[in-house]
Amino acid sequence: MPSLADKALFRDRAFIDGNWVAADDGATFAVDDPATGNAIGHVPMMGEVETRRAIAAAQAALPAWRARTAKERATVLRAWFDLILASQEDLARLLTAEQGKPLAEARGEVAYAASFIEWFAEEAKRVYGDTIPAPRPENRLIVIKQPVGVVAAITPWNFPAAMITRKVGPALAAGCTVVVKPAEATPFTALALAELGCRAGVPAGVLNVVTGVPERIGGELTANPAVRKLSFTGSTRVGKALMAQCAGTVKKVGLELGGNAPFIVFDDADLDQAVAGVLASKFRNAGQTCVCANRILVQDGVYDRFAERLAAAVAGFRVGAGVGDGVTIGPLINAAAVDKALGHVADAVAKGGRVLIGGGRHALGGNFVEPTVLTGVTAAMVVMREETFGPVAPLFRFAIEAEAIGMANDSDAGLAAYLFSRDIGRIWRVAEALECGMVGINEGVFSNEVAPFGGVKESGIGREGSRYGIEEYLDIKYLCLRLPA
Ligand SMILES: NC(=O)C1=CN([C@@H]2O[C@H](COP(=O)(O)OP(=O)(O)OC[C@H]3O[C@@H](n4cnc5c(N)ncnc54)[C@H](O)[C@@H]3O)[C@@H](O)[C@H]2O)C=CC1
Ligand SMILES: O=C(O)[C@H](O)CS(=O)(=O)O
Repeated sequence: MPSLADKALFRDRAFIDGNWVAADDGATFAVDDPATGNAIGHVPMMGEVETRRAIAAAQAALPAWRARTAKERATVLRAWFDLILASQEDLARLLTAEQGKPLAEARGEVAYAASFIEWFAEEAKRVYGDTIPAPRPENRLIVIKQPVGVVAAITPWNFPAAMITRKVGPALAAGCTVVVKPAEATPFTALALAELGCRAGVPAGVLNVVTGVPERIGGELTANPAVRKLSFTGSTRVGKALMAQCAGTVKKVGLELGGNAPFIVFDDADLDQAVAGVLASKFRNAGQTCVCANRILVQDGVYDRFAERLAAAVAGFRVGAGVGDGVTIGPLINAAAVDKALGHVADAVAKGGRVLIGGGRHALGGNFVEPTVLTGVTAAMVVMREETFGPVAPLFRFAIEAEAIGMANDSDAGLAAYLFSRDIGRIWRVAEALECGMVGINEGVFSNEVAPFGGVKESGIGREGSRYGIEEYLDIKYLCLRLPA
């Protein structure tokens, strides 16, 4: 267990109906520190029965929670926000222990996670309806918005705090109740957030966290008719399966899925700005984010200079355990992630690509991979089609703008894209032509709580954060009133 100032934040039980509980049969599974491979603790291995109990608790808590005024729900969320920030250091240490990211990044993620609770505490009070001019004089037409009800949230391991609050914040603000299944690799952050929510006054049953076998928990969450919405963040493969599983009970779905972001550097770009953009976009969380630059497209005129400057900057990274002083690149989440990243490098080299820097396992061994820059990369290579989810920057060369747009859009994914140029006409042409949900323009990191986060094509459905995020947890109801004679 990581050393915490507030030891009560280390919860190794699931959280159902306001109680910390074990699996019915007492089974548990280990959670490992990706930097050392050592277990940091164990959590319950739950399945359908415990999940059904959590859904029933959420259903029982729904009437009272949705009956609270928006201001009352906002007050609880605001208290939760304050407690999260007050526990930022403990939450960051817990997050780094189970996910591996550098402590500085973990602190940033905790603040980012808290910002969604703060934002939706405010948005709760701005769920407006409509009045509509009636076509008949005896009628009055009104639109009201109501919480969808019990929500299931299934979240990934790469942002164990922010992906929870980006769902639970709007859900609770709207008057919904939630059952969360965090990634099996990173449950402790979710459980600590539930502890703080409880302290903030979130009533029993409003927020539940179930840990265990994904397929069994997910099977119950997607089939149980009491669950009216599924919000999922994770791989496209799993997202498609869960979407299909929800069809049987026609649940609302919100899907934040895989990416394959193009990062386009034009001849007229500010190269220092573009290099900084790649460092921020590609190497954040050791490349394990869905909005990472995955394909770096560089125009002929600046390709060699850009490659040289990027390699020099990448050489400045410090690889190590997230708790290490000055560490900027932590371990990948597990051995499979290492094999995938190195497999992409090997495939590129086998097909004529060249390693400019890095390219192999780091001397630290284990889950540590050298930050890597590849040149001479072509469309025949796997890095073009698959999300690497590791610290590998493949540089593709292009000649003209139309070619870059064609390459960028040649993907089933459509989450994020980046373009670096100082030509305003080009910026507008390319930004409007890119098939994605979010575009960074001369900017490598654009995520925040106020802007709509989400993708198109096979990168997902719906938006999170922003003024749009709460709408995902509301149903629209139309009232047609005939005035008494
Ligand atoms: N669009 C976005 O905002 C984000 C997308 N991702 C994507 O997620 C992937 C990496 O995250 P992972 O956690 O490895 O993805 P994953 O899809 O394997 O797991 C995500 C969550 O789904 C659960 N899960 C897996 N199989 C399940 C099943 N059959 N039934 C129910 N739950 C199941 C896991 O336990 C975890 O909680 C990458 O493809 C990345 O692009 C990750 C973060 C954000
Ligand atoms: O899980 C992710 O990759 C996050 O959505 C990326 S971000 O929101 O931190 O940009």
